[in-house]
Amino acid sequence: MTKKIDVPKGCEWRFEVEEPGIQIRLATGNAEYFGTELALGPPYNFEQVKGAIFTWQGCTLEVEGEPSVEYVAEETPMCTYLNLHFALENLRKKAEENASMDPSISGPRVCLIGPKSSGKTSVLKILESYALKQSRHPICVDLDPSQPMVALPGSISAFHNATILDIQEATGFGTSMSTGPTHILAKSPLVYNYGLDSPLDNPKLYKSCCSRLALAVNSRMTQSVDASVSGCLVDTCSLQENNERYQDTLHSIITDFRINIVLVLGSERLYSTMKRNYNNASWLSVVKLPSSGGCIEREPEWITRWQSRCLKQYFYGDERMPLSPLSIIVDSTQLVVYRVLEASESGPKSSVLPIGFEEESGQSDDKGNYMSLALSGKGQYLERITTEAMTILQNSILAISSVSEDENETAIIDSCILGYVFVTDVDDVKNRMTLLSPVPDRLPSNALIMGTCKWQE
Ligand SMILES: Nc1ncnc2c1ncn2[C@@H]1O[C@H](COP(=O)(O)OP(=O)(O)OP(=O)(O)O)[C@@H](O)[C@H]1O
Repeated sequence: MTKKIDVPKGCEWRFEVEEPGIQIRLATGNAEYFGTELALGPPYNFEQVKGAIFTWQGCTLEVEGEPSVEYVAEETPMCTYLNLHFALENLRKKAEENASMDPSISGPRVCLIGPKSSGKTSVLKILESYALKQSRHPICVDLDPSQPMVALPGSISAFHNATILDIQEATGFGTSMSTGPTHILAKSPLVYNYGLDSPLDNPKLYKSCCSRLALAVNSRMTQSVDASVSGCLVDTCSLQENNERYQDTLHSIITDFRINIVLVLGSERLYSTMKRNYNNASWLSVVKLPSSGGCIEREPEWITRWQSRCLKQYFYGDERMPLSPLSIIVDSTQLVVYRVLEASESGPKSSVLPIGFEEESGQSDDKGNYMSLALSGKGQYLERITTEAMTILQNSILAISSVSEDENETAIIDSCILGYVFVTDVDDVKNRMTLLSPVPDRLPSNALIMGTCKWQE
C-alpha cells in the first residue's frame, strides 16, 4: 500500500527500515537525503538504514512498505550545516584565487570528530553533496575501519569523488570499481588494510596506516588544483574522548592530513579539550556543531548485519547490479597469508613494562628485552600463518596487498589493497582452499592479509 507523507518546508521525515526495505518516491516539491537531491518521479529503495529526507521548500513523498519507525521532525540543524558549507565554499574561493600565486595554499581540510553516533558520517555526506553541487570535489577520507564508506570492514580509504553519492547503496556513498556496470560512476578508492575493528586494538599500526593514506592524499592535493582547492573531509571513528590514546591518535591524524578545521559534533567536553589543546595553533580552527536529533546509536548486532550486507554486495552486487563472483580452488602451500596482530600480541602492554619504558615507542631496554619479545617469530604488526594453521582462515575475508609475497612486513603494511577474497572452505588434509573472488582471474602471487573480519554467506 502506498502512503503519502507531506513534509513541511524546513522539516525532515525520519525513518528506520530493516529487511524488506521501503520504496520512496518524491511526488511533489524538492527533497534531499543527507544532502543528495532526490529526482521527481523515480522510486528510491532503502533497506537496512536509519535516515532522513529533508526538504527546504516542502514536499510530498509516496512511500511503499513499512518502516519500523517514522516521523516528521520539525527541528533540524540543516541551516547550520548549510551555513558551514558556505563558509567552506568561501575558503575554497580564496584558495582558488591564490592558486596561481601560491599553489601550496589549499582549500579547507576538515576533520569530523565526536562521540559514537553523533552524526559525523552524516555531516560528511551533507558537506560532500553540497560541495559536489557547486562543482567542488573534496577528497573523502574514511578512517573508521568498522564502518567503511567504500571498502570492506577493517580498511581505511580515501577517494576523490567526481559524481553524486549513491544513496541507495548500503553505505550511502556508492560502490568502488567492480566487474559490472554501475548506475552511478563507481569510485576508485585508495584503500589500506588495518585489519582490526578499533584503532585501540593496535594504535601504532593504525597510525601507520593513516600516515600512509595521508601521504597519498597530500600528494594528490599537490598534483591536482581541483583537489587542492576543494580540500578534504576526514571522517574519524569515535573513541572515548577522555582516552589519552584517542587524543594522541587524533593529533597524528590532524598533523598527517594537515587539517585546518576540526568540526566537533555532539560533545561540549571534547570541544573544550580540543580548544585547550590547540589554543596556540593559529593554523587550526576548532568549530562546534550541533548533532541532529535524528542521530541514532546502532547496536553491535545491527552493525554486524550491516557489515554482512556490505560484504554480500561486494561479492554479489545488488538487484540493480548483480555480480557473479568466481569460486577458485588454490593450493594452500603456495599461499603467503599474514594475520594482523593486536597490540597485546605484538608486545607487552605498558602496564607490564619496566617503569619509564613505553610500549608505543617500541624502544628496548639495555638488553633489548622488549624488542626481542615483540619480534621473536612475529613481526610487530603481522604474523605469517603456517600451512598447518590455515584452518583459522575459514570464513575470513583476505585483503590482497599490492606487493609480492616475498616482500617484508614493512612493505606489506605500507602497500595499498587491490581487493578482497573470501575463504569459503579450507581442506587441511589435501592442502586446498576454496576462495570466492570478485574477478574471474588467477589470484596474483601477492601477500594476503587476514584481519578480524569474518563472514557467513
Ligand atoms: N537527521 C537524521 N535522521 C535520522 N537518522 C539520522 C539522522 N542523522 C543521522 N542519522 C542516523 O544516525 C546514525 C548515526 O549517524 P552517523 O553514522 O552519521 O554517526 P557517526 O558519528 O558517524 O557514527 P559512528 O560513531 O558509529 O561512526 C546513522 O544510522 C545515521 O544514518
